[in-house]
Amino acid sequence: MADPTPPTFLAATLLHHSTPPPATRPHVTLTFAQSLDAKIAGAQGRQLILSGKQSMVMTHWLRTLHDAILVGINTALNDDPQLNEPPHHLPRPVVVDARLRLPVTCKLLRNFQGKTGRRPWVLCAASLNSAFLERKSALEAAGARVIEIPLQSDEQPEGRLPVPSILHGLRERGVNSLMVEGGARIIASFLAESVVDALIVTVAPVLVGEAGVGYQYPTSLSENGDVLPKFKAIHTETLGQDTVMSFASIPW
Ligand SMILES: NC(=O)C1=CN([C@@H]2O[C@H](COP(=O)(O)OP(=O)(O)OC[C@H]3O[C@@H](n4cnc5c(N)ncnc54)[C@H](O)[C@@H]3O)[C@@H](O)[C@H]2O)C=CC1
Ligand SMILES: Nc1nc(O)c(N)c(N[C@@H]2O[C@H](COP(=O)(O)O)[C@@H](O)[C@H]2O)n1
Repeated sequence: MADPTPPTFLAATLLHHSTPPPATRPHVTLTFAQSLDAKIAGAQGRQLILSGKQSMVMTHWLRTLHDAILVGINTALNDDPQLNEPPHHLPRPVVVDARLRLPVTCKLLRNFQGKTGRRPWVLCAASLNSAFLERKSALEAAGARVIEIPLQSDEQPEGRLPVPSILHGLRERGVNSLMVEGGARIIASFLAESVVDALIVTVAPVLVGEAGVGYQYPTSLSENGDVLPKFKAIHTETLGQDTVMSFASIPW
């Protein structure tokens, strides 16, 4: 990153710079890049580089400003991300991976082995299945810390971990600020639980089309059918060709 300091608007958006986190969860920043038609990936989930150089630098600054960065297992499998920005502060990579599908050859583990990334935490559901226990041993041998997240009820959809338990598990392990990068299902889950304190969206001036991947959000209307406001706008910045918008949650 060429600039010696982060873009100034980030400080106004990031709560964790000025207040302690709640007792049961970290401060949560949700951030992602989307097209004009609200797609975050291409057909069949193909990774798209939507952010231009300058907004990508902003995202990399954001990474350095959080204790940990979380992605869903599909993003880890599809994109094989690195989630770091050496030589700056290295955030803790966290993968939400209920059934332990993360490959031991992924870049997150290779970076940890090569000392260019911190030890990845892999959040899963408890299981006594022998194939699961073998995958757990292999991930731990490769350097991952595997953390079992308690399920809240038998109703939990298969493969999904409850967001409040994920956040509680991270907070009790010392994560005070969490950056959530995606993908689509993780974005939807975190928004649905109303646990997003800061939302930073990069909009790239492209149209992906209906085959692209967008995130779904459950309908939430007031009794008279109005859309309920969840965020207030904090700042809009043009970075290269992209528009970066930041929002703070409105307390209920
Ligand atoms: N444009 C951008 O900024 C970004 C785009 N992406 C894109 O997103 C796509 C992946 O998105 P998705 O397929 O939706 O996968 P995802 O990365 O959101 O992972 C979803 C999977 O995580 C597991 N999971 C466990 N607990 C969960 C919970 N509480 N909520 C949701 N998932 C939970 C489930 O197995 C679920 O299928 C990729 O194509 C990737 O390129 C990913 C990150 C950022
Ligand atoms: N900010 C942003 N803009 C895009 O255009 C993107 N495709 C993403 N994707 C996220 O970045 C991860 C890849 O990161 P590394 O450079 O490998 O560290 C990818 O997995 C998504 O989480 N983000």
